[in-house]
Amino acid sequence: MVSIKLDNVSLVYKLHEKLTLSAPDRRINGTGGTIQESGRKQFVRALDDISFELSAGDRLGLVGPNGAGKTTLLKVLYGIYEPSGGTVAIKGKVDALFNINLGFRAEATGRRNIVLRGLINGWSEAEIEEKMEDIIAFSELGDFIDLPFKAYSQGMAARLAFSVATALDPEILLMDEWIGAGDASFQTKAKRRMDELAEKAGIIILASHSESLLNNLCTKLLTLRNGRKESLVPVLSKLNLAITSK
Ligand SMILES: Nc1ncnc2c1ncn2[C@@H]1O[C@H](COP(=O)(O)OP(=O)(O)OP(=O)(O)O)[C@@H](O)[C@H]1O
Repeated sequence: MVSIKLDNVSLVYKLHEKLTLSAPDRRINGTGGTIQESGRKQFVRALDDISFELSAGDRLGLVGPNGAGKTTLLKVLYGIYEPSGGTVAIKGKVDALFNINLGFRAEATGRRNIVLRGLINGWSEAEIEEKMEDIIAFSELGDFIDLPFKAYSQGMAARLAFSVATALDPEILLMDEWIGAGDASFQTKAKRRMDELAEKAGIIILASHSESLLNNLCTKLLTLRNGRKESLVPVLSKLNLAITSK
């Protein structure tokens, strides 16, 4: 059974050059994490005391202003960064879609990129072969699948990336902002596929600036601000719909 449990997680980035900053009492508390100094060292505290638990079927939306810590949290969950404090316990295989273009070869066709992505994900050639037509059909790229990836628009690239990433039922899927690049009809399809993935007892975590997108796609919303957890609430839109339709 998949699960994620974070207890009091913090993440501190060390700044390697010594920078001249305003005196602490003259600093303006703006967007982003907290800038800290200790002796000659300077840090940005990007996550501060974050705790939450997710279980099979949860779809968590991450919201918050620029620099709130959304991407950093996804990177901690993916294991790119070790937390500076606290613990992360994850059961299940984690896949991530952080950047549409990451891992795609610009010169290779969409079809070839599906093969390359599949191999990177550890799929066998037979699994890739078996899934190929489904992935192409879901992306709705038509003849563009045989054009080089560099000829795709951002939304077309997002369609291909999403279709590949969700083709083999990932247990835990982390996604950054990019899903908003897909058009409305693709977002509807993406939602349906995410529903199916979550029903197969997966966990999905998705960061976005669009609260309406997250309300539509997710079951819970975690709001971060200056690296801290401001709130974690269930998404009520479906509940409201059910109440108002009676
Ligand atoms: N490599 C780094 N070195 C130092 N500070 C960093 C580094 N990467 C991110 N930060 C800081 O960590 C904080 C959180 O950044 P993060 O990218 O996680 O925010 P975000 O919520 O994803 O923002 P956005 O909505 O703008 O994408 C910010 O204050 C940022 O300046």
